[in-house]
Amino acid sequence: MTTTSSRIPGFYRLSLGERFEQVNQRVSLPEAARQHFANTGNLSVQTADSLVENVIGTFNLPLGIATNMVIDNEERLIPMVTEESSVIAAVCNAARQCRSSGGFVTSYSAPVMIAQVQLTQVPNPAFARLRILESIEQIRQICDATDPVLLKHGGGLQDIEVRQIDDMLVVHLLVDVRDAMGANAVNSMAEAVAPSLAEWSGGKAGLRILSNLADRRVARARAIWRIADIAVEGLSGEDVRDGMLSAYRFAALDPYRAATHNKGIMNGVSAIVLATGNDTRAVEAGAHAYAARHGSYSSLSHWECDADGNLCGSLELPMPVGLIGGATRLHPTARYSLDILGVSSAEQLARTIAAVGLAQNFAAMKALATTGIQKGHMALHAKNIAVMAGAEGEEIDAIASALVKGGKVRMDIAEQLLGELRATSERS
Ligand SMILES: CC(C)(COP(=O)([O-])OP(=O)([O-])OC[C@H]1O[C@@H](n2cnc3c(N)ncnc32)[C@H](O)[C@@H]1OP(=O)([O-])[O-])[C@@H](O)C(=O)NCCC(=O)NCCSC(=O)C[C@@](C)(O)CC(=O)[O-]
Ligand SMILES: NC(=O)C1=CN([C@@H]2O[C@H](COP(=O)(O)OP(=O)(O)OC[C@H]3O[C@@H](n4cnc5c(N)ncnc54)[C@H](OP(=O)(O)O)[C@@H]3O)[C@@H](O)[C@H]2O)C=CC1
Repeated sequence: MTTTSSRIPGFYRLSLGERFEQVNQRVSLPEAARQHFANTGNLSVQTADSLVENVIGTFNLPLGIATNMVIDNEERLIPMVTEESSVIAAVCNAARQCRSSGGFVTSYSAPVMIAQVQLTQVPNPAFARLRILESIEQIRQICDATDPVLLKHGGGLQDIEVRQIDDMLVVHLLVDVRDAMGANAVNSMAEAVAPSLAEWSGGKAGLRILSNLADRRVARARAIWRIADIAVEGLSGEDVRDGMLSAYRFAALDPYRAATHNKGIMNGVSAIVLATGNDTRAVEAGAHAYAARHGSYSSLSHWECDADGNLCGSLELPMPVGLIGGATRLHPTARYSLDILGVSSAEQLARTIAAVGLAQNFAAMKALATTGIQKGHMALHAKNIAVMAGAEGEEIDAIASALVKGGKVRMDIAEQLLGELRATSERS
């Protein structure tokens, strides 16, 4: 199920309740969702206690909705969990500017994860490699027997690879994990098959664990931003495009810049991965390893100019996310996030996340290549500073606006403004 329109102008100016109503009108959430989102303690300590160890409480983070996204001709509202101001606004902003060209087009490889089995002390590794490759049917039987449920859903072992690394052999099990993230599924397979691999190779089984460089499970997104849609005050669309292409070149050539550029992409990616209860560390490890796959660390995204002079962005990255397993089914907010997204497969989720990453990258690069990041980011960060300075209730907006108006978003100034505001209200 997708939403009628993700374009909700001025969504951010609405109250929390009004925003919920706007989302609910579009995606029709279950009745319990209203109460759930109004209550900040929405993960019960009992559920928390079943998720991790030694629980004494829970930790809440803001969940916001990015508007304006069109992905593969479908309007989608995007739930994002982040503690960082301007991240959600940035996605709304980027998505709005590519609606006229149709939004984002996405694709996906397949839900194939890699499990590694390390074999050490193999006397004749080249010979043993072939012996293992010949045994694929036996390997398949062992792996598939460990997870009949996965097999029933159309998943299971797809193929194997055997790599010789120095004096070790490393066997890769390529497993279709369907709608799961798949770590537990493939780890169980690796552990089950390791004794046979050790026997056939004449070596010893070492580690048996998935690889987070999930390069058989990549999600891709591309979009065109038309020149006419990206101009800003004082700069033509061509100027903005050229500034962004120069920013991209910098990220493509310099790992110091690429790390920050990719962090911007992950601002969007991790926020939706977290909102859906998926494993942020697995996705982040995979993304950064993928960014370094050609030998030196570089930009995950690519930016070019098409024949009409428009700005074309594309992004490809590993996306091991699921709708089943981990916290995805256990965390109540994760379930509602999936309702809001309207995705029904891990593939759709992965493709959506790639589109959000590309949107995030566009917004950050555009800000950097034009006004600088601080103007937009600090304007939105002003509320945090106001709260840190001690502002409460209506004081928060008043202090935040005064900070933005004054052009200096600093704690000392916020404290001073708060003192003045309180003194004025005491006098009146
Ligand atoms: C912050 C903006 C969006 C302002 O951008 P703006 O052009 O001043 O905003 P605007 O008032 O013209 O509004 C444009 C649209 O932005 C959205 N928008 C505008 N304000 C809000 C808001 N309060 N809440 C929600 N959405 C908002 C909204 O969609 C709005 O359209 P509308 O729907 O109203 O027709 C822009 O400057 C921007 O996109 N900046 C990028 C911010 C960013 O990337 N933040 C991430 C943190 S910095 C970082 O960690 C990464 C970095 C930067 O280092 C990565 C890198 O180096 O590559
Ligand atoms: N390095 C890493 O990234 C590591 C990550 N992890 C963690 O592993 C967890 C994810 O593992 P994962 O294997 O996804 O979780 P689960 O084992 O919880 O769930 C996957 C299982 O769900 C069952 N299932 C039911 N329906 C489907 C379907 N349609 N598609 C696929 N499977 C289905 C399958 O069989 P069955 O019911 O028989 O189990 C499958 O094995 C996350 O919490 C992650 O943080 C763990 C170790 C390392």
